[in-house]
Amino acid sequence: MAAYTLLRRFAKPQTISSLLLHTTTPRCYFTSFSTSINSKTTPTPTPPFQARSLASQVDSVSLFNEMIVGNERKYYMLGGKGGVGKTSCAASLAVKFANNGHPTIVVSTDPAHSLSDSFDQDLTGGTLVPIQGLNLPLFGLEINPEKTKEDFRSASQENGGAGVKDIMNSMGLGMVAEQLGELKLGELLDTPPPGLDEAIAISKVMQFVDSPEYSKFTRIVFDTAPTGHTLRLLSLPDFMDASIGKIMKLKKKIASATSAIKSVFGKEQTPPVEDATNKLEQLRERMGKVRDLFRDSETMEFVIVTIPTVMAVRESSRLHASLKKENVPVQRVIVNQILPPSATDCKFCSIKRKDQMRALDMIRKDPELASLVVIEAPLFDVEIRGIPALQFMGDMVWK
Ligand SMILES: Nc1ncnc2c1ncn2[C@@H]1O[C@H](COP(=O)(O)OP(=O)(O)OP(=O)(O)O)[C@@H](O)[C@H]1O
Repeated sequence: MAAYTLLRRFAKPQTISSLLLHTTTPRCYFTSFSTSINSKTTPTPTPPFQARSLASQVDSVSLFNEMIVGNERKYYMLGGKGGVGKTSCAASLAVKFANNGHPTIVVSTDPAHSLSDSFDQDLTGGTLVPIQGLNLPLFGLEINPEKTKEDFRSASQENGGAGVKDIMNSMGLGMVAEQLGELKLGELLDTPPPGLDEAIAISKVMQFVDSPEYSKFTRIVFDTAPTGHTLRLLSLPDFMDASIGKIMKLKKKIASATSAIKSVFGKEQTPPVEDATNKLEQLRERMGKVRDLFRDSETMEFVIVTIPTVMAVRESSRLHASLKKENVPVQRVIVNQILPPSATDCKFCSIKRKDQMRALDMIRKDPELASLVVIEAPLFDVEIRGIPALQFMGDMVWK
């Protein structure tokens, strides 16, 4: 039986207000969203479990107020091991930003999206969708890497892929055609290296956020794929730079081949080879912007999300080491799904809590994580789904 189910069986959920009134009562409880909703009370903003900083010297950084200061655009990227609550934390942060007056976009770059499920509304389709039920400038976007890749692939096939190669061969420009073949342009797009999906997705996001149409958005929250994908994403800009760089080196040759074709076919029928290379150049530029964005501590923060288990803490430690290596700014780690102090009548809960406290202690002592501000987020008694639940979670986590 799942631990969660066991907990539901043994625990006695209480309202937030009763928790605040009886915090010393020796019994088993955990943070009840359902009771709060059922009693039709507004979630109490003051939670029973204070988010604590384990690094006292940077206590002030943990304040949510710091995250809402200023109207210049800031990016928050939430990432971590699969299933730890990245989407819930990202969605609740976006809701809280919007509630605090920031026009906000929450973007999922995880090919296995769950943003729609988290908001309990359809955010698919690859475009910005206004989040219903808040009456605030909050938009969701589930990037559709397959569609983006397909767009690019068909454009390059129409303009500069195999069609161009055939024409060049027929023109006796075999050498350039060979070089085009060597570029494996089609292969790059048909069998992309791991992580290309996300890189394209992020470059698509850059397109959105660069456009003046979207300049009003002051907070962009990314819900990323699990650690492995995200790490590949972080190293991808350099990889892409090398791959596309190879193509770019041939730009001149392609351009001269184009003019040779032009002289035979005339301008109208010229396969627009340069279009394809320009698209690659744009992709490379956007990739460069992503790389710069990752490293700018003024505008970007990566928030690690984890749960209090040894395995998750170890993975978070490795994640932070990799992020540091890539110079990605990190200040906070959210430890999600923490059981509140247990009581004598729930053995399972007290054992589980002790186990979690050991994992929290690991964070304190971990050379990679000890310097981060730790935000402790409680385990709620129901799944976090829909606006009221996200608002509730936001008030608990982001303080
Ligand atoms: N603090 C919490 N208390 C109770 N349930 C939670 C909590 N945080 C997350 N959940 C639930 O756990 C499940 C997984 O959460 P979520 O989708 O946010 O994780 P994720 O890390 O984004 O997952 P994935 O790696 O699959 O994208 C969801 O059903 C969510 O409602």
